[in-house]
Amino acid sequence: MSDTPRLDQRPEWTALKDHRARWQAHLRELFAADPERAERYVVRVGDLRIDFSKNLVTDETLALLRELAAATDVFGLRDAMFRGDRINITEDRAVLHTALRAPADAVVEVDGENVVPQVHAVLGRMSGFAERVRSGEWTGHTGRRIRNVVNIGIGGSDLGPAMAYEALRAYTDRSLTFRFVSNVDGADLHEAVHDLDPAETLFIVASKTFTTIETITNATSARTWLLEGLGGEEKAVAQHFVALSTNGEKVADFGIDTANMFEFWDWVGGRYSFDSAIGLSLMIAIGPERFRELLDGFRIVDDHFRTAPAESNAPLILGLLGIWYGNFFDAQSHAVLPYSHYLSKFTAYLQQLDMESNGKSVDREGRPVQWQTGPVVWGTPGTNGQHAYYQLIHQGTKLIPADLIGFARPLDELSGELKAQHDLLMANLFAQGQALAFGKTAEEVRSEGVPEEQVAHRTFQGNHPTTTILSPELTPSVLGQLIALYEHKVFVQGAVWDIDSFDQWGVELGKVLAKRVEPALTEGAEVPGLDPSTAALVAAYRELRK
Ligand SMILES: O=P(O)(O)OC[C@H]1O[C@H](O)[C@H](O)[C@@H](O)[C@@H]1O
Repeated sequence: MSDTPRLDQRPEWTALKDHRARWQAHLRELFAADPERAERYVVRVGDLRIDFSKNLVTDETLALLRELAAATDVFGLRDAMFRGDRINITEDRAVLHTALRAPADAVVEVDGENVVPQVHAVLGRMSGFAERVRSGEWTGHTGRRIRNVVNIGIGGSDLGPAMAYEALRAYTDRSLTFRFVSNVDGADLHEAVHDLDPAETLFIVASKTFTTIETITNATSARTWLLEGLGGEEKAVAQHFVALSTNGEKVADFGIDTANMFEFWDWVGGRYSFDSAIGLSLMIAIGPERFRELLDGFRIVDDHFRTAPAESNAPLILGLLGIWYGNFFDAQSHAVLPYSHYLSKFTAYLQQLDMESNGKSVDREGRPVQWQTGPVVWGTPGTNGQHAYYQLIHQGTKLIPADLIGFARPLDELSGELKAQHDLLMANLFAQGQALAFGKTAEEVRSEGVPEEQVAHRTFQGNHPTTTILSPELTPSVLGQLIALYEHKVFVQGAVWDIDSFDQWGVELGKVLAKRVEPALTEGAEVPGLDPSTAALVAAYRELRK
């Protein structure tokens, strides 16, 4: 057992608890006392302007939070990550997604070997392949050019490319169709391919382990669909299937030539893998040059996180704000609300990044934690949310800190009236931040002549914290910056909470049990060891499907 003090027994933690116990100020008062905070509580990184002035913090709060970060050696663990130390303890692995976007001349060693040349070699192969598909040089088995790209993967092998494809749609080659299949529900693959011509379809099978049952099942069904459509010639597979994986052996077992495999490495976690070979579908969509811009965006934030002092270190500040709410205000969730249609899948992507990383309840030593860890992350594009669940954020009983993400310019694609709608979109973002922070007092409601019996219902308490992330335009680089910002925020929180943010044992049990239950459904066999509730459900299922 190590002698690392328990987080909640550290004096820095106690100091924050005391600070919280004394906390009374409303955001209205904080701004009245210090209007300058609107300018002072802003950090800039790359193209991101991050305004955290509407948070329930003062200079004292921020100083106490930074002291907690120093005591828990967040920057020490950060340096260990960038250096390639095996900070994923339970899997005994380095955590080096930052090497995926390192410049070609950087040196990052794993077991004494510089991994950067391998990274750039794979990027080079991906670029060559992407160009061949985009130009029509890579053809299908019948000689027709590829018009459709279907990525089959799940979790980290799906969410990143699917999210980024949506986000960067304006930069994509519109003559190609892209689909993303993840669900083992046959409906997903069916809907993705039913209107496609197999002769023009390329499947990208994306799986770090190449053992994930959903992906292997869908890939097998996709192969059947392809072969049926192309007259059953096995050798057609080579032109229509490529693999993205760390596991060459399994790729070969599946029947994909490893010459058509794009590799990554066990030091890239699934949820951190989308800027590895896992991004191939996106690279085909936007082209290698744009993909490199995306990587540059990641790198801008990596460099900032590595070098900026604590006072202006954006991921550190965002991580600490989350700790302040989760551990000292009992906030259970965190909303991420993009005011951009293109970011419609952004929060779903962050759910895996954040909740799979920090949904842990034992510390690095395996001791049960005595403090809250990762929040429930949720949200959809803001304007739509306003007409659905914002009511609860404004007037419900829960504290829900939120990030509002917006862009100064709409993309060039939009013209005329559609372009002009952008101001209305952004007016909504600004108005929500304002209403959430400052609310509307009973006096203000009364002064509008509202009948007394309605005053309470129409009063907005305000004091709901938001952080506004504003940038000029949603470019590939800006998307990379945003993702890296959240990656490192999640890192900061895991470091303070003293948990392993890089394993995911919590997803294993369900997988094992599903394998055990399946025979009972398909063969009607008795499955020993089913609990009474599950056994009754299985019996009802069998009865209903007759
Ligand atoms: O890429 P794969 O090996 O197929 O894994 C896909 C996903 O499934 C697993 O269950 C993990 O929970 C995820 O972290 C991973 O991204």
